[in-house]
Amino acid sequence: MPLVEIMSEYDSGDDLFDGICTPTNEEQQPGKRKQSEDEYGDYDDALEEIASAKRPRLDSANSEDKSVSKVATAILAEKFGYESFRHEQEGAINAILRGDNALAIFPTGAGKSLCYQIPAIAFERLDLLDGSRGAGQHGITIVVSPLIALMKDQVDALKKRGIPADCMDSTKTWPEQQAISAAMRDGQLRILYCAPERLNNEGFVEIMKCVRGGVRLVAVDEAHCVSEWGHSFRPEYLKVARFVDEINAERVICLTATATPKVADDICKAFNISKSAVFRTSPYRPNLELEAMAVKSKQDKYPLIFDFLRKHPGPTLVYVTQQQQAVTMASDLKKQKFNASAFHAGMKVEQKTQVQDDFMANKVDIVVATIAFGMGIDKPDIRNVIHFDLPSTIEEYSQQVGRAGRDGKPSSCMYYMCPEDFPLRENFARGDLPSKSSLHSLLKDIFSDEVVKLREGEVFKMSHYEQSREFDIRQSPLNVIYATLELRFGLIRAITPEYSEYKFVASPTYYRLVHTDKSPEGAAIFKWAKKAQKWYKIDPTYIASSTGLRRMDIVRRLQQLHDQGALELKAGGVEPRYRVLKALPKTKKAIDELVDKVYKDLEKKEQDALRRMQEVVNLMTGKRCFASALAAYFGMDLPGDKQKCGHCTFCRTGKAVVLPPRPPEHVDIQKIKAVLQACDVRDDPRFLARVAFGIKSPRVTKLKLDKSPVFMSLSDHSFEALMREFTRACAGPK
Ligand SMILES: Nc1ncnc2c1ncn2[C@@H]1O[C@H](COP(=O)(O)OP(=O)(O)OP(=O)(O)O)[C@@H](O)[C@H]1O
Repeated sequence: MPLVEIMSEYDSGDDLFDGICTPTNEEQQPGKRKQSEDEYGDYDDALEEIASAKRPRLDSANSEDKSVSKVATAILAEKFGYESFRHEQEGAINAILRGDNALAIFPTGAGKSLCYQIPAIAFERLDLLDGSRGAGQHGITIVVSPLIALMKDQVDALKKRGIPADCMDSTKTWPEQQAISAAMRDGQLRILYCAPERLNNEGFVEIMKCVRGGVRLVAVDEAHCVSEWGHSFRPEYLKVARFVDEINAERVICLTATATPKVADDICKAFNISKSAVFRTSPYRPNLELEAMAVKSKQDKYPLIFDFLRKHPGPTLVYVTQQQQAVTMASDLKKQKFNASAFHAGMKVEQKTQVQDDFMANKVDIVVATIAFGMGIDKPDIRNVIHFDLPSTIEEYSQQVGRAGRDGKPSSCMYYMCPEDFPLRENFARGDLPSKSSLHSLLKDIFSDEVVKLREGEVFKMSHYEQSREFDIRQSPLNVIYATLELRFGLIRAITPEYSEYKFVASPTYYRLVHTDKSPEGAAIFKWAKKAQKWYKIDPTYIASSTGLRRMDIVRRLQQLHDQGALELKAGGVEPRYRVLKALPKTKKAIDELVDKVYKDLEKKEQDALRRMQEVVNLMTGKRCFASALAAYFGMDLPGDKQKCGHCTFCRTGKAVVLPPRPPEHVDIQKIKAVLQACDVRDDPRFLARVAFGIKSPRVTKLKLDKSPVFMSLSDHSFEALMREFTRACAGPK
């Protein structure tokens, strides 16, 4: 029975691997990262620094290329039942088996997984061929992927094919974790999947340094997240590069469906990949008709969509931005006698599974979905993809249209665009930038008097949840800020997080065990657990400090009791912990400087998001074939040096799509006054602008302003104009 977490799906791990295995000498950790000399270098420096640490190229697969190819092809047939490799798969696999680092940029569904699954199996065979390693010494492949649900599917599929694979995530029971560790120690496991958050677990990193036979390959899925230029930059990904280094992995393969030339460069830099080991498959799909039509208002889109669907039967995805929109649009379609269902992340798991299954089985024709739909969906005969709203980036557009026509048959992709699409997108793009004063208060809170007194190596805890609420900063930028302090400034390092709350319901076995459990941890649990009505509450940190026992042993005993059915344990309140790496900023000047630098980064991210949205519009309204513009964005041409696809809107009409002009800029002073009346905040113009524009934030929710009629009352205004007005209002008398 997996341990239930109260608050989040955070892949904490708590103490999962702590103390299982530690390297015994320096040689076992040759990849240890040196600290940056330049305290304030930018991410580029971080990328270079991580990549520059020398990684040994242990060319244990030093067989001839021919035998490498033979082994790979044999595994493809035996284990996966396919006759030949697709596109660039073979090149990428051979590079890996030769001992190189590689980057595979293949569109969705092109077969990236085999690029690491085949090497993971091939190492053993090649080792035996060249006699370089004995039994059990073949090491493992680690796959770092942010998509926990997909990892589980992949593990199940691999196990069915007789390939020893597993996945280390927070739903694993204690015995399951131990079984995985034992399999790694014995050299039995070939592939281990984990989420990037797992790499914050120090015990996990330690065990990976001394896995039997070593880590032969690290596969980094969704590798574009490592790049600031990528559409979904996740600073956590820079930790993957550091991890590869620290565990001294033999080689790396990075995989992504979408990488512009700049993003590819960043990935290569971070993971030390040479240009010759970049394998790219064109995203161009000759059977897709890329179309766009401009209309005046959102309302105008409905009859057009109904008409389109009548003329283009077949499985269809309609992408919208908001969850509520998915529900209303599905219901509108049903009223028009279409067989449609909604799909969004807010639905219950069973409902989502049902919609997916029905769509796969052709029991539902149309799914109206948010971005949440599509990952891992491999339906070959999707005939249409309709965009009701503006996609946030060209990458997102490309991935979503890429779900159509995988069977190679003609398929239509239509975007109905109008000026009303912009505020919604802008809302998302602007939601993450906190006000500068919020950032200032946050950094003062992180580097409090108590924390700055800590010496190098000492550890402190911070509640992201509390900080997000107190300083009005969303979780995602908060994570970016912490990662910046870690990776760019080298001040702190995230380590294994802890749960702050444990509670349990006791079963009769628990009471029987009270009298027989002689372990000090068991005795401490029985003594210190406090019963409320139904639940016992227990604080392992407090018990540890009062008894001298180790916190992790107490938590482990709790988990064992849970696994034995003696109690039903729930853990919650993930508390990230950080180790101090160097002297922390103490003075006002030092904090101010840090605030300036971090804020500049955050502002740039906002501008990037706005620019990316505009790029989608440019592609659709440009005087160029859509398919060739799309390929060019990813640094490629159409095949055979063609300039035109021949069937996109531009190719068919020879004219650019013209978007009706946005309404002229005006400021509704009455509405501005209404916002100022509804909320008495005068210390933060950005906050007021957000309320008026309709952007939620922790403070907006706390003050219940999202329920107020003024919320979103000025969403048709430009955000800059709102900022100007509210800055003036905040500066003047109340
Ligand atoms: N050489 C091949 N021959 C035939 N089928 C293949 C081959 N390689 C992969 N496939 C199949 O193609 C499908 C898609 O593969 P996979 O899931 O690896 O794609 P992907 O590139 O990872 O896509 P995504 O970006 O959606 O994760 C799978 O069913 C896989 O088994």
